[in-house]
Amino acid sequence: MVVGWWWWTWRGVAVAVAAACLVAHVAARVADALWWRPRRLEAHFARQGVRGPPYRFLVGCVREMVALMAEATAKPMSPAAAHNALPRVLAFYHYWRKIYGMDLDESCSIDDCPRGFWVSSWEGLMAIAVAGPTFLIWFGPTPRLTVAEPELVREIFLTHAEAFDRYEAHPIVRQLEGDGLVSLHGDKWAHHRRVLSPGFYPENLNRLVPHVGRSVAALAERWRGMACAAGAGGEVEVDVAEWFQAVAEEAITRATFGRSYNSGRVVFRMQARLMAFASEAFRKVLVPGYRFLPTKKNRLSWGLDREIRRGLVRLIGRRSGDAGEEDETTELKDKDSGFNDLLGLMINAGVNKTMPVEDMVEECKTFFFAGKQTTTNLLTWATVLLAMHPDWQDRARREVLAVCGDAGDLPTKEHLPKLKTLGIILNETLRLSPPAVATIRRAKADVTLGGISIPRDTELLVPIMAIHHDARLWGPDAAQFNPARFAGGAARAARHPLAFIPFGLGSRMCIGQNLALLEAKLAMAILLQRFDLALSPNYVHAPTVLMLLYPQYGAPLIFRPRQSQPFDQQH
Ligand code: HEM
Repeated sequence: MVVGWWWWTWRGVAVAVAAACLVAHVAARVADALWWRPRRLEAHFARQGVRGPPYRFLVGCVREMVALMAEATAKPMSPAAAHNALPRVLAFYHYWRKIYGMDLDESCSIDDCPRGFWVSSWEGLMAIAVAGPTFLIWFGPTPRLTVAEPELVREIFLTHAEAFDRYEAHPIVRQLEGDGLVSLHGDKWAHHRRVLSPGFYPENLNRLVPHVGRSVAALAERWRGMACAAGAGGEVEVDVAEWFQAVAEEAITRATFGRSYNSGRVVFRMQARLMAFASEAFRKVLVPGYRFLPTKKNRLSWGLDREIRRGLVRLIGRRSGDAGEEDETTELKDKDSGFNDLLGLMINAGVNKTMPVEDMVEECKTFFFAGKQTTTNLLTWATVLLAMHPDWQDRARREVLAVCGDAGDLPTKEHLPKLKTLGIILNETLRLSPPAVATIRRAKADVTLGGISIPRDTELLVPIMAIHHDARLWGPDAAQFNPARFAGGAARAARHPLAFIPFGLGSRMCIGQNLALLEAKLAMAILLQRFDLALSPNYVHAPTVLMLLYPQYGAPLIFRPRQSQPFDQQH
């Protein structure tokens, strides 16, 4: 059959119309996602009295956030030794909270609503009273509600935890943190958590004390040597933010690999290099898809990632393949045969076919990621704070010397629970300088929180550091370093028992907190036995955040040896 020209024309028109409809449909969906939905949500929250900086097409309020953070980090803390770091660290939160935070003082009525906000109903007003400093920000087109009221924090993490999910991290972070506990969900997460938890029981971790103790003492001995080389009355300047990484790396390597420590260390060294690349990329690159380009750094990262995987698979194969293969390190095996390393726990689960090798690899990456820098930061800030507060340094040292003896003795597992002053100092450090300054959840379905109706997929930003610095909860000395507030226990240190959450809360609370606190107490005790600490004239107090809280210009401290006898001659 011969088809006439008109047929082709009509066919062409039909195709063009269909294509135009498709384009219009896609454009409408995109416009809805990037403009109309955010505007609807803005109005939805405004009706309930929840305000915030206005949504801007595509970027939300990220531009303003970045500008506020850049301005805050341009100058160091003032005065130089002040601890009210919140305006510097979470500048956007601090700034917008003052403008939009729903704080309702008791005398407020619907007619004199705070800062002139319009609230459409008594329900809205009641929501304000319950919700406290809650306001809305936009991370691109995604709404993020800030929640810093302990009662609401309780709902999110404890009473209605099933309604909220962990937030998916940035792809660069995800690649690094591995698909382990931090990012898993549901049954798989519960299974992994069950398998791994025994590794973090105090009685198990106590077996690491001699190993971690020796590594800290060796570091201290190195500093003492450097100080002595400086001559009589010698002292040494050390950037603790750098050096403590070795301590944290040692502890997490031991905890993860136990008797396979040496092979594990090789793998974790590569992981450390990978993290350095990624942290550089995270600072510089906000271009979508950049991480897929074959740049020199990216190719190096991919190569390292492949090597890490290969190393871990080999190691797991050796450990699980036959009982005869004991790896190169017998240290932990001989002396501490009861030690449950994390890899061993996973291999045992794998024998019962409940944990594939790929999952074990991901978990190892997660431990390194979650355990190294966090603990380094805790150690760094604790040392800085003791250098800033010589009175507390003296008190802590007196206790350490009384309980553990002098530099000739390494603290033991029996000593650690007796170091109460060091315990409250670490708590006050975690309060003022929590390594994880905030955490994020996502509403899995429409929920009501503190009287506010929250649509599905809204994110909730819980600014841990802001809760820790809130004078309503901690009193007028909230910005002071005062470890004594923890003397009656962490739950009674503030006006609300959930005002102190450095390790999170609920079922997804940090699995590694016992390890972090053990490491920190042990390391601080060993250093106090051996050195007087002071701030270096080069120290600039400038806490800031890049994933975690860290000192923007490093943490150079002066270490003055208290003992002349070298460590290796004491043993
Ligand atoms: C001072 C040190 C540490 C701090 C402040 C810290 C903080 C936290 C916080 C706040 C969370 C909860 C995050 C959330 O709910 O969104 C968390 C989870 C986690 N932490 Fe830590 N952490 C520390 C040390 C460690 C160490 C040494 C490990 C070692 C393995 C570790 C492994 C993890 C893991 C695996 C999770 C996820 C737990 C789960 O979802 O089941 N952390 N950490």
